Amino acid sequence: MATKYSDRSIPKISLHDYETRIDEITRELVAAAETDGFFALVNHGISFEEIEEQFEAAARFFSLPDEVKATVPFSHKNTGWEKGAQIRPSTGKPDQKESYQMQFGEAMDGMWLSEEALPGFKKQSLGFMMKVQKVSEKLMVCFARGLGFPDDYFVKYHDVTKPTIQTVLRALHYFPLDPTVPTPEGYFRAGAHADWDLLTLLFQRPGQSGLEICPGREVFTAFGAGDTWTKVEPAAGEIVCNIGDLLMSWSDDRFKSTFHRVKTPTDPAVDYFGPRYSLAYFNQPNTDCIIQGPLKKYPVIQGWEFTAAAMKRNFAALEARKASNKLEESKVGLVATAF
Ligand SMILES: O=C(O)CCC(=O)C(=O)O
Ligand SMILES: [Fe+2]
Repeated sequence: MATKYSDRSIPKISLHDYETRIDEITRELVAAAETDGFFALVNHGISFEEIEEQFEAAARFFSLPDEVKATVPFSHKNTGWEKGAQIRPSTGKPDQKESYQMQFGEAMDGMWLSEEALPGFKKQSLGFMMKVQKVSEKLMVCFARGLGFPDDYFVKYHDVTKPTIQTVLRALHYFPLDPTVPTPEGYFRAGAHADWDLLTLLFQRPGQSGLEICPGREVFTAFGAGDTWTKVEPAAGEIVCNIGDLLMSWSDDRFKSTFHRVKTPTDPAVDYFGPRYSLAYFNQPNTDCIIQGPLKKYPVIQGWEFTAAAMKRNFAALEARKASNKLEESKVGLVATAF
């Protein structure tokens, strides 16, 4: 079935003069969260050069031999490297990509490559993560206000100085494809999914297109297959943000966690076939934090439980998919990642 597209755009929100404009910014963020679930941030304080530095670091990581990257393999702690191993319940097929997940806390013990293997990478990445954290915290204050919580409510439950923090920076690398060789049906660079964090901040590189979203939970079929999609073209220096399942539930479903995917290029006339690099920053709570929306729509749940439940749901959906697909498990290693 051909994909249906609508050429609506996502709201663009500027963070300039944050302190004096906070009420206006809050209104814009809340409106975006209640409708599209996606928005693009500009004037956020991270320069294009700083973003490029992290992309260059990520490219250095991915250019290492697989045997070296395999010394920091993806694990149940939601850190580390995988290649062609993430199967989305929406597709039942592995994403055509490799990714490396970094964290601030104890989950990252032993998961950095040595200085000899990748000089300066850890310092660069942690420095960049801290800059993205600061932008995230500005958004958290606004969303807390929007929901009638104290200003520091979300910030204190996403405290990256505590070892219990689950926040992730995921570097992604989608492989270049040969336009003359058609990709078999059903494969995506990243299959349709909603993120299950509080809030995702995504960095893309100009020209490396492919991201598509299904705004505002308009989706009516499971995992977004067959609905109307909107392309989000990369723009230099912009951060594309989306609400995750955690903030949807923490807001009693007022803010929308939206399905998105990265399409496999199929049409040489319009699609980009080169390599795509992206950086996704997933704001995840401290394991011991207490989660409940202002209307108490859902029972109280702790930070670690929310993550565990999300992983379990993904596994269950994957199992159902495998049963209906008769997926050949022997051909690929199964990995459930957190996003
Ligand atoms: O690479 C992208 O643009 C999207 C990645 C993504 O959605 C994810 O990793 O959750
Ligand atoms: Fe995502």
